[in-house]
Amino acid sequence: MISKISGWSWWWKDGSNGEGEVVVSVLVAVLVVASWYIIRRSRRNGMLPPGPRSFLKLQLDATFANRDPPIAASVLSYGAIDIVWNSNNPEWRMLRKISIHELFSNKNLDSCYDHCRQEVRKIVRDLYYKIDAPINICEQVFLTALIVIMGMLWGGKLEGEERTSVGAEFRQLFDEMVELMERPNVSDLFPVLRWFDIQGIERRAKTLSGGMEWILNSVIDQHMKMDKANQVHKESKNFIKFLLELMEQQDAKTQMTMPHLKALFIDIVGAGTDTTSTTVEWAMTEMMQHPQVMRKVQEELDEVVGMNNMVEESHLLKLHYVDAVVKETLRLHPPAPPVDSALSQFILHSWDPEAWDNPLDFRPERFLSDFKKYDYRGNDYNYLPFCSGRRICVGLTLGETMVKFVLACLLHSFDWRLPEGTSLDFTEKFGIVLKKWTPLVAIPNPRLLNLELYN
Ligand code: HEM
Repeated sequence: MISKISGWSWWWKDGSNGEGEVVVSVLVAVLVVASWYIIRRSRRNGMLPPGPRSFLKLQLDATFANRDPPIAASVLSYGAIDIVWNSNNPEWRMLRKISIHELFSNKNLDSCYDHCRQEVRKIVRDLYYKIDAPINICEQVFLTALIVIMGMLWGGKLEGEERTSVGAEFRQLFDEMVELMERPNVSDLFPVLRWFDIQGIERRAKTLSGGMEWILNSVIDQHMKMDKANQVHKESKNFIKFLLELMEQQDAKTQMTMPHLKALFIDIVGAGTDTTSTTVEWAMTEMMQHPQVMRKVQEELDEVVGMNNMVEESHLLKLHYVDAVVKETLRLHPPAPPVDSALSQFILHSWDPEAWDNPLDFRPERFLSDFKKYDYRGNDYNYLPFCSGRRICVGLTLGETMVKFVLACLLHSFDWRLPEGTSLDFTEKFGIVLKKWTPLVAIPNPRLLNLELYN
């Protein structure tokens, strides 16, 4: 299937030159149309109380309060019919319900954890054979998260070269989609300008959306063919199969359509990959800055897992210090600050000296003494890394488990050091996901005595 997918990147790569000329030539037209628009609107709105012309009204309020998607996000999410950009309406409730009860059901999660374990083992094996090679941690974890999440959605497994090439191409496509959504667009502020698409953002979003559509169609076609040929395992309850069946039922209550299915797919992959990989990357960065924390994590791993075993999912519940490290990482570096007004509250509370002792210090111990007080469910307003209430992350359990599992495996199997002549950088890159400005690159050193374990 992937041979079909590979090489699709020509689809969405184009130049965005010539924007300057467009701006000049379009400006005159904008002024003419804007004047006409203002006159027309002011006549039509004659009954409204006085206020700024709607042409000039900044739409920031709506963006933050109601989750009105920017134009790029709307194009990339089939008109905001997805979970992330949809408002609180029956469509959004349907998608959330399906995600929570079907996609993230306990049975599906169990097979995801199993898949995650296999993928992390592959990474451990690869790293073992790349002795002394500097590793981009975020890239490695991104690939793991992508493969696990795609496996959950699609039911297939990627192997060999396809695994890496699909990972790289997906990453490139997602990075550009996110970058486009983050780019300030004058048409978002002045809707009357949308028609002109002065910066070419909408045009580019449509091209990227076409590229994504092409991949999704390949995945769905492939799935349908396998299903017809009875090649899909009867027991496997992959999500695409479930959604396709739901669409066939034509249930008036659900009204699931193909664009819903695709928008959901993009949401889940998009929301689950960068968040997970960025969290692991920040945790590793903090631990390299605080070697005593890394040592303590490894001591716990040696005690709970032992030097003659590999980390299993069953160990995670006993790894209290690893849990505290992840919590502290998410307090200082929340990868997905909520889009709405909870954003400012969360950021402020995370760094509020009244809520936390020395809030800027990386000190996982603070979560050990009072570990029941702060969970991820959004019960304490000082701590909301997965948001809370109706917008709480639907992938919380999977995200939490993947982060802990990957981190535990990386630290149980290897010691880590920075490449000669480099130093740690803590600069943040603000955006939809709060990433590191400079990726963490580190060199692993095997630490298990039984070398057979690496195979
Ligand atoms: C460390 C990992 C993760 C963190 C910290 C995280 C955090 C968050 C936060 C804060 C939100 C709310 C954003 C907002 O209000 O705009 C959110 C929403 C969401 N997350 Fe996660 N997430 C993580 C992993 C995942 C994973 C693994 C998945 C799926 C596989 C996922 C899927 C989603 C989706 C679909 C939403 C949108 C929910 C809605 O708007 O109703 N997340 N996440």
